[in-house]
Amino acid sequence: MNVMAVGADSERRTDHPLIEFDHVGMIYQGARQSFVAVDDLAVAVPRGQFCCVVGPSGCGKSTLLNMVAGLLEPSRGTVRYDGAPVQGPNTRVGYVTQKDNLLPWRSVRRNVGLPLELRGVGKRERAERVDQMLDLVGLAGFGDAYPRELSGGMRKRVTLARTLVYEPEVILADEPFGALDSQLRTVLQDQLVRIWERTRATVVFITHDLGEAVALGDRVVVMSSRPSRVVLDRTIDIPRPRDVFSVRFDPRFAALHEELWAALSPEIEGRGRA
Ligand SMILES: Nc1ncnc2c1ncn2[C@@H]1O[C@H](COP(=O)(O)OP(=O)(O)OP(=O)(O)O)[C@@H](O)[C@H]1O
Repeated sequence: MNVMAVGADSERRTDHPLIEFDHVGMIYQGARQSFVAVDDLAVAVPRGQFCCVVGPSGCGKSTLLNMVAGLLEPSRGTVRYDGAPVQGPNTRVGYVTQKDNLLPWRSVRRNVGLPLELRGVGKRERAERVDQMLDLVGLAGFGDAYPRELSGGMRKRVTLARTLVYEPEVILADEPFGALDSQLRTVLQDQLVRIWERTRATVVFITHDLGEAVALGDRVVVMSSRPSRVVLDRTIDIPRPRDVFSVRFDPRFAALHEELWAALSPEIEGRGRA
């Protein structure tokens, strides 16, 4: 397998962004003709940042995550990870994809434990960490169930647990809470923020929910409709530690939400541009 070459020295370098889209473009071949999905995107995500990305459906958000994960090569420009161009699967990132890709023949416990198994973590520690994670995502008691026995939202939570369990340095999350009801969503947002405040992983988090982006992020990048570019790049200056339950009552929350909506709404099909 073509595994990304990132040397030990680069682990210590902190003078460059951990993730960098350097004038990246993506052209896809459609049924009849090719089209530009992403146009000249220049965004850098520093180490330890919680960066949320919002944008209209189909603007290329998943495409960007796939590039960081090394599953897709840009048509133009370069995607750099820790200073080096991404070439092939990037094993340093944990990816919560939009579709869950759980292994149907493994129980929930053995799905969540898989990344630890691959890293040679012993059975006992593995069991402890998996149980702790299942508890965090509200699935204690479902460890012996199989993916086919779970609802869509539960499968999504198993996928999240499988990524968080090994504490990767980067978490790429593609609408991880999209399928959940609003109460559970808030609980999981809260868990994620707590885990993040402890580990300070770098997070690129895609969501359609502006409130979620403001509640969770250090920064929100708003993308345009296709061919996509950045229409707003906003620092979220609400202090941490944040409580996702009460952050919505912070006066800055409403102002930021409004500013993001003003940038995003003209990009949504059917609303027309101002
Ligand atoms: N492999 C592919 N071949 C052709 N077109 C593709 C391919 N993958 C994605 N596209 C198209 O590129 C555009 C961007 O897709 P992408 O999934 O990145 O968007 P997105 O912003 O994540 O969408 P959503 O918010 O709906 O999940 C879409 O129009 C999609 O149909």
